[in-house]
This record gives sequence, structure tokens and C-alpha cells, in this order.
Amino acid sequence: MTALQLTGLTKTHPGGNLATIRGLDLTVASGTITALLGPSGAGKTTVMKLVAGLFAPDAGDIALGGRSILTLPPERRGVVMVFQNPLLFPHLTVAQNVGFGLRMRGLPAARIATQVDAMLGRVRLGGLGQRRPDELSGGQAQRAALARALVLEPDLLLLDEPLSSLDPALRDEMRSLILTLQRDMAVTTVVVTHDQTEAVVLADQIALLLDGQLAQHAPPDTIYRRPASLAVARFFGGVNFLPGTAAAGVLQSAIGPLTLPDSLPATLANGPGTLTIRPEAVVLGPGPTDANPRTARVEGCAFLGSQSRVDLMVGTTPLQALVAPEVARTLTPGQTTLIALPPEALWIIPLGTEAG
Ligand SMILES: Nc1ncnc2c1ncn2[C@@H]1O[C@H](COP(=O)(O)OP(=O)(O)OP(=O)(O)O)[C@@H](O)[C@H]1O
Repeated sequence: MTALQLTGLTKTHPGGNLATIRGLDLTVASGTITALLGPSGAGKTTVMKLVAGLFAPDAGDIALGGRSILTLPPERRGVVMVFQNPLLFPHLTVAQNVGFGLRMRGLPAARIATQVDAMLGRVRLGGLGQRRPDELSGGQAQRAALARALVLEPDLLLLDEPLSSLDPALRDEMRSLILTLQRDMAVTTVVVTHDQTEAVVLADQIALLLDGQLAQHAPPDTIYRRPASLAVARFFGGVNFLPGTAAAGVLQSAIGPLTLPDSLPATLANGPGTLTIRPEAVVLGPGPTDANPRTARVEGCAFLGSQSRVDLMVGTTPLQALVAPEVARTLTPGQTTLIALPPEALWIIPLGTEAG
């Protein structure tokens, strides 16, 4: 078992007034990938450096496999970090770079050569071991950096923005390579990223860090459709928010009574809260009869590439829908249209969690 467990982790940087990381509790299950996601400055790199042993926390604990690693030096923690910039040694060959950590561990040369060869094959760099880093493409260099980390068979792999510097085609290739290797080696992994898409495509769980605190920790689909707060919903592109009061499966709101899903937890289905629905879940057209039909005025449409945004007004309440461009092309600003808000797509953010 090499689960990672952070407990009450707190860190104030020298000269900072407010703690950068405040009482962070986070568990990453053994063999899974968690994306530590958050906007620039949220404290993601600080958490990663605390775990790797490059910073010391003011308070809290870091345990790997059930044992505290807090007092261990970085090289004895069983943690390896792969940075966004591959940071290969320019004067060493690719094979020497990949074998560097094994040499530091004092392994015999023949065993290093065998392990390095096998790992280069796994990251599809077989045959390129004798090249220098400046003879590799950006994607190849990043695969070499991944090989250098994984050849050490770490208990915990920390990846810093592993896809963001790659072009879209390479991104897909790197993504599937990371997922394949991570599953094959069952290495507990934390991916640090500010990019929602990177988090969604790579991670089993997303830990969203806002202002040094854990805003929500859940599978990607849950965090998208069931945000714990307005700040979480906004971070994931949520724009439709309707305050109201819920009782008996119905929310009374500015656009009238809205039928809520049966699956809504009882704590959310009773009392005041803010209803949210993702823009891609708003249906243009009549929809099924029980799907909260409304008449809306089309305010405008914007072509976004694979989707179009439609700005709507129901009475005096603005709503946004994301639809296929061919649907948006049939709409004219000023016209009225039927829309539907399917109950299963509705979610309620309770009052008191609405900061941000
Ligand atoms: N060594 C340091 N000394 C002082 N302050 C620091 C240090 N490292 C980070 N900080 C501050 O801590 C805060 C969080 O920084 P951090 O790099 O952890 O955020 P981040 O979420 O990783 O951001 P980014 O995505 O931009 O890398 C920032 O305000 C930053 O200026």
C-alpha cells in the first residue's frame, strides 16, 4: 500500500502574511492518479515541493504507505518529480540520463543497462539511448524524463503539468503513455495542473485547490456536475446560477418552480440554495415533458468551434447554453424559443458554501 496522505498540511512562505497552504487534508489512494488542480498561485507547486521534501511544512504530516515521510530527506522519500521542462542533463546521453538515479543508488552497470533499455522501450525511445538530449524532439525529451523517473520504481510519482507544453497530437500520445505506464506499474500519482482538461483526461480524482485550501476532491464527472460551492462551479466554467428555496422535490426560483432530481441528497433538496445547471445540459427545443420547459428569448450566439454559446433570457434571468453550431445557426437574436432544464442535470449548491 502506497497511499499518500496529507494531514493538516500548512505552509507560510517567508515574507508571506497569509499561509499559502492552510490545513490541507488529502488522501490519494494507492495506485490511482489524482490531479491537484487550481489557478495560478493557488499553491499547487508548494504542495508538490512539500511532498517531495523541497520545502518543510509549518504544521501537518505527510505519510506514504501509512508511514510519515516528513523527517526523511528528499532522496529517501520514495517520491520522484517530473517537471514540465524535462531538465535532462545535456552532456549525458539519453540512456545515461535515464540511468542516472540507478547509478546514484550504486547498482551494477549491467543491471542499470538492462533496466534502462527496458524502460526506454516502454516509453517508445528504444534505439535512441545513445542520442544527446538536444537531438530529441520536445515530446521525446519529455518521455525520457518520464522514463528517468519511472525506472526508479517510486512509491509516488509527481507530474508537473505533463501535457501543457505539447501540441495537441503529442498531448494525446503522452496522455495514453502516462495512463498505460501508471496502470502497468500501479504507481500512486499526483498530476499538478492548472488545466481542467488535463486534469479530466488524466485523473481518477480531482483535488481542486483554491487559495491554499481544498475546495473539492471527487471524480471528474462529479466535480463537473455536482460542485460543492459556487467557486468550484465557476472554476469549471459554470455560469448558470439560480437562487431559490427547495421543498418536496421542487425549487421555487425566479423562473418558477423547477422539478429537482430524485437523486438529490435530502440535505440539498430542502431549504435555500443556488441551483446550477451546466450550459451543455440546457436543452434547446421542447425536450421531454417533465424536463422543466420554459420559454426563453435568444439574446445572442457565439461560435466557439466545436460548440456555440447561446445567451438566453428567461424573464429577467440570464441562462447560457452550449449547443452544436448547426443548432445555433437556426437561431436569431430577439426570437423566442422553448428550452428545457432536465431535472437529472440540476444540482443545488447549499447556502453557506457560496464564497468566491
Ligand atoms: N519559495 C517561495 N518563497 C516565497 N513565496 C513563494 C515561494 N514559492 C511560492 N511562493 C508563493 O506562494 C504562492 C503559491 O505559489 P505556488 O507556486 O505554490 O502556486 P501554483 O498554484 O503552483 O501556481 P502556478 O500554477 O502559477 O505555478 C504564490 O503567491 C507564490 O508567490
